[in-house]
Amino acid sequence: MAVYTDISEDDLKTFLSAYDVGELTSYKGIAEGVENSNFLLHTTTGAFILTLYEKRVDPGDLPFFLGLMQHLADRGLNCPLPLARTDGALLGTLSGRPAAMITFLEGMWLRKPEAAHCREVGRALAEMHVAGEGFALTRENALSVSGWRPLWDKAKDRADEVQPGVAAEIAAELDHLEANWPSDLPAGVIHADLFPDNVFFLGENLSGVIDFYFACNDLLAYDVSICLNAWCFEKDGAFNMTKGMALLAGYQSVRPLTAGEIAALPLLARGSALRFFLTRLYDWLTTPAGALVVKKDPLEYLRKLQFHRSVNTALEYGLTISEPDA
Ligand SMILES: Nc1ncnc2c1ncn2[C@@H]1O[C@H](COP(=O)(O)OP(=O)(O)O)[C@@H](O)[C@H]1O
Ligand SMILES: N[C@@H](CCOP(=O)(O)O)C(=O)O
Repeated sequence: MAVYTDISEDDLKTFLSAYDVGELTSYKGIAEGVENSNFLLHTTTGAFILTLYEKRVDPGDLPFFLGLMQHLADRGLNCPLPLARTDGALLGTLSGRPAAMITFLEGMWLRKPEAAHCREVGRALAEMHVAGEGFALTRENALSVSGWRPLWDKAKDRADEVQPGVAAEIAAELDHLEANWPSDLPAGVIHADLFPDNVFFLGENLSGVIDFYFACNDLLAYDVSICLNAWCFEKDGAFNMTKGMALLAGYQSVRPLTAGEIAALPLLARGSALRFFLTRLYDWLTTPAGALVVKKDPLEYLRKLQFHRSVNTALEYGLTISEPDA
């Protein structure tokens, strides 16, 4: 459960008095997520999500995240909308944290996504990339190639605690990625964390995308590689090419990948596997024992990284060259 900061009923009622949402009828911490503290609120006017922004969120980035949700929703993407307070502000303070209210999205995230879901996710990712064009604000990706070494430096001395030999392997990988990372591929607004727990389905249909708190400007194909990592591996660690094919076909039905993006995909997938390995490793080593959060296994991402090192071309992910849907 990700609730790092507790809230008292009195403080919550004072916080809510700045919004036009009626009277509080119930609230509870949400047993999902790892980054921020989230609460499901019911008031006399409906259900809402209250988020208290925690350690990895720079308050200066909140206008980007909240503005992006508005921009994407205006362009037809189903994502939460931030609620404005009666004074017009989108942000308040609760329990000493920056806090926002967002609309509640119906749907469930899938514990066992199938290839058909991967296709929907690929399509939604491309739709988001297209809809992100024209968003006025920008945010550098703090967790792209230039951010990995500082993170690694904080964790490397204890990395072998999770598995002997990891420190040397990651040091070599980081050198390779820093030396070969592409910079000339199409860029735009990316979600940067489109994992199954951030995509809701109602039945077979994708009903919404949440959690834009890693969103930033970066290479669009890097976002595709994040989804390959997050959606197309089985629990036993095997890459599922049918899912990869579906995800890439869904993406290309909206936005065909360029030749340069296709060529770079195995390297980008190594990079995105390293990125999630590093944040998970750091959290694994630093999250206090009593925190109400389920820590994620860094080694899952080491194994994915090792798989991508064996990939020569994007055809091994199931890539087919397809035309946009009519
Ligand atoms: N707008 C929303 N509508 C419905 N549920 C939501 C919404 N936002 C968050 N949640 C719930 O809260 C959980 C954690 O949210 P998330 O934004 O992923 O947190 P974190 O940033 O801490 O990872 C989600 O898995 C979901 O159950
Ligand atoms: N998706 C990341 C962790 C961030 O998770 P979220 O709950 O904010 O989506 C991982 O799996 O390491």
